[in-house]
Amino acid sequence: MSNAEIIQVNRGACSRSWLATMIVILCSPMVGAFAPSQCRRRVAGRGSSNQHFMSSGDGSEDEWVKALLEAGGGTTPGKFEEDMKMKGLLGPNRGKGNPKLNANTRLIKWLEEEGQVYLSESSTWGEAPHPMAISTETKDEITNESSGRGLLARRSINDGDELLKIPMNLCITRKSARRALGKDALQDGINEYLAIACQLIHEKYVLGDDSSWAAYIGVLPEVEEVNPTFTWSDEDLSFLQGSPVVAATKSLQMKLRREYDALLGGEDGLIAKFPDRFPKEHFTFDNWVWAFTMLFSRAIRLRNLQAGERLAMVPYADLINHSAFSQAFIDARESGDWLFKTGDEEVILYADRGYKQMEQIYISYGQKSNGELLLLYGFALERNPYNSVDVTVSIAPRTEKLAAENEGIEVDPLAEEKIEFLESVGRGQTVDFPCYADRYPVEMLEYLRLMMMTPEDTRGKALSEFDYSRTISPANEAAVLQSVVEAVNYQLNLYPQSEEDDAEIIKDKTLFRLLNYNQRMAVRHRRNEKRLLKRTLAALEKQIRNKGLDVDGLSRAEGSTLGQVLRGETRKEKTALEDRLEKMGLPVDLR
Ligand SMILES: C[S@@+](CC[C@H](N)C(=O)[O-])C[C@H]1O[C@@H](n2cnc3c(N)ncnc32)[C@H](O)[C@@H]1O
Repeated sequence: MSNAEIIQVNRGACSRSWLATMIVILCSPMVGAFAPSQCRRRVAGRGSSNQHFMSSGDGSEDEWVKALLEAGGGTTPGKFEEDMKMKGLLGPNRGKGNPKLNANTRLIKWLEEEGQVYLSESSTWGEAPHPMAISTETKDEITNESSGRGLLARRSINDGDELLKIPMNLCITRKSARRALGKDALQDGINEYLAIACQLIHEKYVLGDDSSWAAYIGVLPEVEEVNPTFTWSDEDLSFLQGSPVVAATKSLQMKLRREYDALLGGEDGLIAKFPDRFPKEHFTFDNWVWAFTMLFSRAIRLRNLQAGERLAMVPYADLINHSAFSQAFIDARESGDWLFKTGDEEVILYADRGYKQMEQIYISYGQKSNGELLLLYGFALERNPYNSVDVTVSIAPRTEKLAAENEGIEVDPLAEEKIEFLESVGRGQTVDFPCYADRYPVEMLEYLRLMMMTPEDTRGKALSEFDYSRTISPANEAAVLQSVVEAVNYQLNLYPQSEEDDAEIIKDKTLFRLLNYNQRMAVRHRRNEKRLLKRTLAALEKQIRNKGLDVDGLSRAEGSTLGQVLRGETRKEKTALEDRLEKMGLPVDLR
């Protein structure tokens, strides 16, 4: 599950270094994953966008909520569950008929028995009652779409309270995978995603009920309950036409296939080499996709382990849903108290604020755009302060060669120097930048300022001598902003439907419900992307006016600048979204 990306630019003293030193910090690993401590930032307007509902056995959701409230914080041992039974809210046969409830119960029992995890609602000597309860069905209050299981406050919780402690030995990691499947098969240094994917398949499909992790595997959802875009059919994906998510999805699909073939398939693959441990009927591509759906949507990158950073599937902790406004974070620490450290490690979560009884507890998977959320977690948020749309900015430096090959192209005397400069700072001629509703990255402006330089701007100085974080000249700035307008307009024109068309589709509730979950997500998503781009355009136009850059003669983006903004289809590099995925530690090059 994870993360907000903070783009930091270390400008340093030398202006040449600005592009090269752009660092994208992926703050959370639920590969999403949970935001680590360095991502803890105060975010204004904190609040939760989701609403919980306890799942009904044969009782309605409302009855569940009422029953939980009446359980009164669970001061008496067993009262919470007893109240459920008395009200007949666990369904026929005291809840045994509800597989999700049974799976929850099994998970809790396993955590208590195997990990001595204290999950009781009663207070015992030295231990406060456990503060959370599993809700089998939560819903987004704006869209009313299901968000699966979630964790609720069973009693009121204070800011800073410890919410859970899970011992590391109950987590699935590369280490546990190598232990389960053999160090000869999963060799030293194997990528963590690949190793854990193999163990997930092994535990769920090969061992099944005999797995020591069966209770945990039992609460893991199926692909159809998560629906990240890389599992969508082409038909569903066609609803996202125009969105940058499509390219990233296709790319991820190819990558997953390639990884599967390389590790498991072929003569040298694990299936051929170790058929007993990697039976081909279980190590199928479909099961591989399930394993990666789990990894991308719920693996947590723990940063504080003694051995360094590690990816882990953490039972129970991964039942927490995402809020872009939460500041809660998960990490590991050595277990024991200040007096007596055991040397073992555990995963820990603290409350980021006070919670009232029955409120849903959220963490942040990081400052993720809706595109990233949809691609990796299968949902997008209607209110997401970190939402952005990647816009492609592509400049053709008009070299002598280009001019010779294309009639009517005027040579840019700085073209060769621009290419050389870009290469020296590790940038190509086509770059994707995320545009936010109220801002666009400084790096994009810097890039465009360079590309729009003319001999009038340089006056004989080398391109490397300029500070591109500042306006170069009014004419250069006008060209830059105009080219952003053009790039945003270009992106907007890629969508076959207008924002208004989408709004109509969403408004007709009966028809909208006829679409499947993926298609509904797609329509909302493409509409929100268009809204965001339109707001960017409005902000740009205002900026151009406010800076007095809209006067004739200054606006020279088209034609009079010697570099020309090209269209996105010539893109050769990874999209910004893919780039961010890569930096999350995904196994290999996507293409
Ligand atoms: C780490 S799991 C959280 C527990 C999960 N709901 C479950 O049933 O196991 C992440 C998944 O939960 C769902 N989810 C988390 N936060 C959500 C949100 N704010 N809105 C909708 N779905 C959400 C998505 O399916 C996501 O892939």
